[in-house]
Amino acid sequence: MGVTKKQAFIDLPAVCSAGGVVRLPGSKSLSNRLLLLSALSAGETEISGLLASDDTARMLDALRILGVRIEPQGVSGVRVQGVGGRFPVRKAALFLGNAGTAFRSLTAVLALAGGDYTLSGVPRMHERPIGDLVDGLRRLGAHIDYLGNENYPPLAIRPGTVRPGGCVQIRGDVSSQFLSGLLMALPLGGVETAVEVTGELISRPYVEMTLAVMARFGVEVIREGGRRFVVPAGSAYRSPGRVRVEGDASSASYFLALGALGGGPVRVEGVGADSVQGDVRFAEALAQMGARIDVGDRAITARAPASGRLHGIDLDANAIPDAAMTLATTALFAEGETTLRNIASWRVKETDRIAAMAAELKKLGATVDAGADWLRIHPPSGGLSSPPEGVDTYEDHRMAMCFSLAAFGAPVRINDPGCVAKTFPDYFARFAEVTQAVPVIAIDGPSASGKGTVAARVATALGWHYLDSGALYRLTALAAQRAGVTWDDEQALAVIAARLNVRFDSDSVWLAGEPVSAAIRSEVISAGASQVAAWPAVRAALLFRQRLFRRAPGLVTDGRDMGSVVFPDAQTKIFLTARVEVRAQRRYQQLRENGMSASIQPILQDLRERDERDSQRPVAPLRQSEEACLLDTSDLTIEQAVEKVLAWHGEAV
Ligand SMILES: Nc1ncnc2c1ncn2[C@@H]1O[C@H](COP(=O)(O)OP(=O)(O)O)[C@@H](O)[C@H]1O
Ligand SMILES: Nc1ccn([C@H]2C[C@H](O)[C@@H](COP(=O)(O)OP(=O)(O)O)O2)c(=O)n1
Repeated sequence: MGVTKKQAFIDLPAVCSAGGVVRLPGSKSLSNRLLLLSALSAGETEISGLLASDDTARMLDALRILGVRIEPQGVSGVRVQGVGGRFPVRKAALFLGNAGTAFRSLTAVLALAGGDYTLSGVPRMHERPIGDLVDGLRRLGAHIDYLGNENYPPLAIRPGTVRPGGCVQIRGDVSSQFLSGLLMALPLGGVETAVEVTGELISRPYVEMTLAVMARFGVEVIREGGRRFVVPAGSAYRSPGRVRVEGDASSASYFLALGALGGGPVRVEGVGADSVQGDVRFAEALAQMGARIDVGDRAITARAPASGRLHGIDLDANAIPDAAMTLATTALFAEGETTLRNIASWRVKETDRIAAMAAELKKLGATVDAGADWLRIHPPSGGLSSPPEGVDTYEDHRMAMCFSLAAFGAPVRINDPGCVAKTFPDYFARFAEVTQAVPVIAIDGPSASGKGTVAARVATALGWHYLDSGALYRLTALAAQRAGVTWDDEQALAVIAARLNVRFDSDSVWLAGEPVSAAIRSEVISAGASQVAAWPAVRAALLFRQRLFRRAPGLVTDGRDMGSVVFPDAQTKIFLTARVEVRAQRRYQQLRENGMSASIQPILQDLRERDERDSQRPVAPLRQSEEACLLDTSDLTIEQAVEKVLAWHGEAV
């Protein structure tokens, strides 16, 4: 279940459990810090376990443009030839996408580098403030101009008379990346310089990470209390030779939450107790919600509470700003409300994450309250509702990954899933590996072969849900007829299909509140259904609607493309057919039993035409797929056909 960057959406099936092992991708924050300091060092550094993602690609591109030699090494490693504090290229234009870590740290480093540089990013990057960092750097003598709006990127840096030394003040309450960037840049000045944080220092663990990485490269920053940091005279980066990037603790949060929600155990490998990343403390927050957590040196395991259900918490999430987003969607399944406090930094990330999170949680049925720096989530009382238009992700990788957890309550459509490439390109494939989707038995075949009859009985035998997908095409044909839309008007039909107001109960189908079980079975509507079903836009409009029927404990469904298109991951796929004469006879009898007049020949003729049309159409044609078991019911009773399906299903599980 990989995604491409341009993919409009991904539909996640409802998930019933989760368990397994995930080897984490490298930490984004560490990857970019290690790349930068390796580049600035004297000597060569081999970095292994580097994250391959958009954000690290932006840093690699920038360093290469600045004249740093970087060669790939093995699957996820690089060898960096350090430049000893002076980039060979003195004039360059750098594009940094939406990579905040790269943008802030390079701004600081280049401001002290003595060249002509411009730094720009995607439009959202130009809405993320950087004024406090620029102010701090200007106080050191750097020449930095705003090329767009005051206090925001893009920036132009010119050689200035840099006067490091003394004490620089920097605000700590907008982004800790300002302080991190400044600290990483100061050893280039060569003299003792102190940095004093004004305002609260948010996301402190990221600063600790910066200090730990600097120490690894030979620069020991002296702390004086919690707010003053001194970079000693004569500091210079020296390569440690080899460094390994830890697994990404923020990325771990999704899988730990999966373990806590889906039974578990889910074990994430690559981070643990000895991690320098603040987001490992996400595991503590999950434990507060009741999850059973084991933290080893380099792995963390999460399981659901013994009671089965998590409970809401009230948390100051300042230390884990990124991973805390995962708590917001985990809270959908907890008992009671969850409040996340002290998260003002969410507003200046890839998007305004407080607003985005609130809007999308509401779409799922949660009640959400939000303030300038807090968010409160009351889980939906009647179970999750999945919006047919999908969950929006705001070009924010974490929104996409967080909302995958909603699949515990219902199938969920995630729009623009390719945005995960920022930090975790194969996230959805890994998600599929550790989650068990609600099982599906997909029965496809031609008209009157007995699919519906057999599928409904199999569903009853297993206690599963049943979807007669043909009924949705029939309902579309009927609704169109009633609205005066012809069956050849693809776009108008697609609108009708998308807005169908239908309800299925145990033995009736309702359209806009009216019982239509008999009306949709008439021969006229049968012919209309076959016509409307040939339009790609109609099929697209009905796709997610069909997938929404996949609810625990399982789904039995019949149609033409259940196994090939709608539920390609169905555990059991059956192609159910019968000779056309047998099918005509069955349809004839069915119509007679329902009190309709009928004769065999026209039915036979009609079946042949429909077989032809359903199997020749370019989209989702009726065809036996390779994985489907062939079941010819010509000489079987209904009971025998049902038994056969149940037996195949028994073999599949
Ligand atoms: N062996 C059999 N398997 C399935 N249906 C059968 C069988 N023999 C007779 N029938 C009858 O065939 C008719 C058509 O079945 P239906 O489920 O409506 O087909 P479909 O959904 O494939 O169009 C029903 O009246 C059903 O009772
Ligand atoms: N998954 C599906 C289900 C039905 N269709 C089409 C094929 C048929 O012409 C109509 C009606 O389907 P239905 O299964 O109710 O029809 P029959 O009972 O087989 O005659 O819809 C489809 O294209 N794809």
